[in-house]
Amino acid sequence: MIKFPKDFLWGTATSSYQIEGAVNEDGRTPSIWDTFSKTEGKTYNGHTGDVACDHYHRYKEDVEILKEIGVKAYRFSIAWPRIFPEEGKYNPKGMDFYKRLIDELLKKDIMPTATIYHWDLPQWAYDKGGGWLNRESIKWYVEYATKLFEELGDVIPLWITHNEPWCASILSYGIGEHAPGHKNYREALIAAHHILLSHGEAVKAFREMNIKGSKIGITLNLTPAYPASEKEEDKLAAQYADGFSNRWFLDPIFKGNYPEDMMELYSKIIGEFDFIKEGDLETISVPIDFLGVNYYTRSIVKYDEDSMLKAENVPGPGKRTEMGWEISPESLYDLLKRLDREYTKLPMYITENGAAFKDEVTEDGRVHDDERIEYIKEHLKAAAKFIGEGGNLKGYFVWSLMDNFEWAHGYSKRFGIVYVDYETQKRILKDSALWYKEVIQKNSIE
Ligand SMILES: CO[C@H](O)c1c[n+]2c([nH]1)[C@H](O)[C@@H](O)[C@H](O)[C@H]2CO
Repeated sequence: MIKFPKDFLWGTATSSYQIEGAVNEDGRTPSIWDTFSKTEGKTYNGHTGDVACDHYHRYKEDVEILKEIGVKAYRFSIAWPRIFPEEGKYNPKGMDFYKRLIDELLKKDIMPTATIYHWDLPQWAYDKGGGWLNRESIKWYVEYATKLFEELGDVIPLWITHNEPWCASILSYGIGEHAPGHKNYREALIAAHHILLSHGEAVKAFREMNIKGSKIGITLNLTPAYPASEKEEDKLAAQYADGFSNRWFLDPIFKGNYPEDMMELYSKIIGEFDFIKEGDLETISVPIDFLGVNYYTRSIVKYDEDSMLKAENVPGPGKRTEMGWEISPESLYDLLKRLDREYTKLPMYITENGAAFKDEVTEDGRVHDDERIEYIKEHLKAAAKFIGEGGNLKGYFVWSLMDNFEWAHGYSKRFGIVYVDYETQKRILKDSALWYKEVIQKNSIE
């Protein structure tokens, strides 16, 4: 049996656009994901977050489920377009939803953990110079974050400024798979810079407000990159893949500079880094209280002269999830050890880890998702090994509490430990939820 520390924070995670629905309710205006999902061909079968899991109306039932599972904390995100439906125009009715949600959580003794930005940028912000491409976005974001701190500050013990700046910039402005769907790498790096700057400015605002008992950090998606062979060129490919996925965000936050090798590589593609101003890196690297780590899989790369990153992914030997991601729990251990060795001794939380599998409701009305139990168990073993070696890992949030809108994949991919029948909005605790409940009760895994 593997025991976890006494105060280990067991949780689950969701995000606003993926579960709430009620996209036109109580003053909310469209986000870039409302626009993107309604654009022909952008999401699986044209799926949108219009209804999603109808969490906006069913939040009490969902908090009951959280209580039944026995989580200690629940990570959710706040929809910026509910709080500021127009530039500078605060919407108290939008804030009231989160106050109701938090009240329910606190009544059930569940710690609310809030992500300030999980990709649902207000459309009005995008309409003003491309959203994160516009340096003004920093000012808009700090106004939004400050209002959250004012209204919810001390009832949220863990504040996460951003979920995965890599996805909100590279995937969204560079690769084009996520909203707003641009395919311009210079724009991607500009967006990344402004998102990181907005993080730093929000942390400074948080510090000035001196919010007792609350901590602030950021969540990064980190994908360890391994060379396909011992060949020097494959090792170089892995170095660039690591810079692309990980160091471009870890270095400015923890070292106060962008990685030299990537600056050199990128300068050939995007030209001048004229969007980096005097003092920006000092702001981005202001001290934080914890690091959120989203881990799902690793990458294995070989050298490819023709690709921008000189790296081409090669499939790993492990089993895959429904997303096609290799299952590699040992890479989570490697990642945590590397973060501890090279970046930070601060408390870390695994703010997302989970998997999509082909879930179906069987005759007995249950969902026997043994593969998901296995996935979570193996990653918890990796986490426990790190903790056992003195690693400062303080908690683990399963992605996700419930099946939800999986971005460009719509509702075709199920990550939840709770099954959602989208026709009826019925929730069914999968076997993984019942297993996780026991893990939390015993604070250990077999
Ligand atoms: C490589 O996966 C990324 O780190 C990642 C995976 N995921 C995420 N980021 C997002 O934070 C969630 O909104 C997704 O629903 C979830 C599942 O796809």
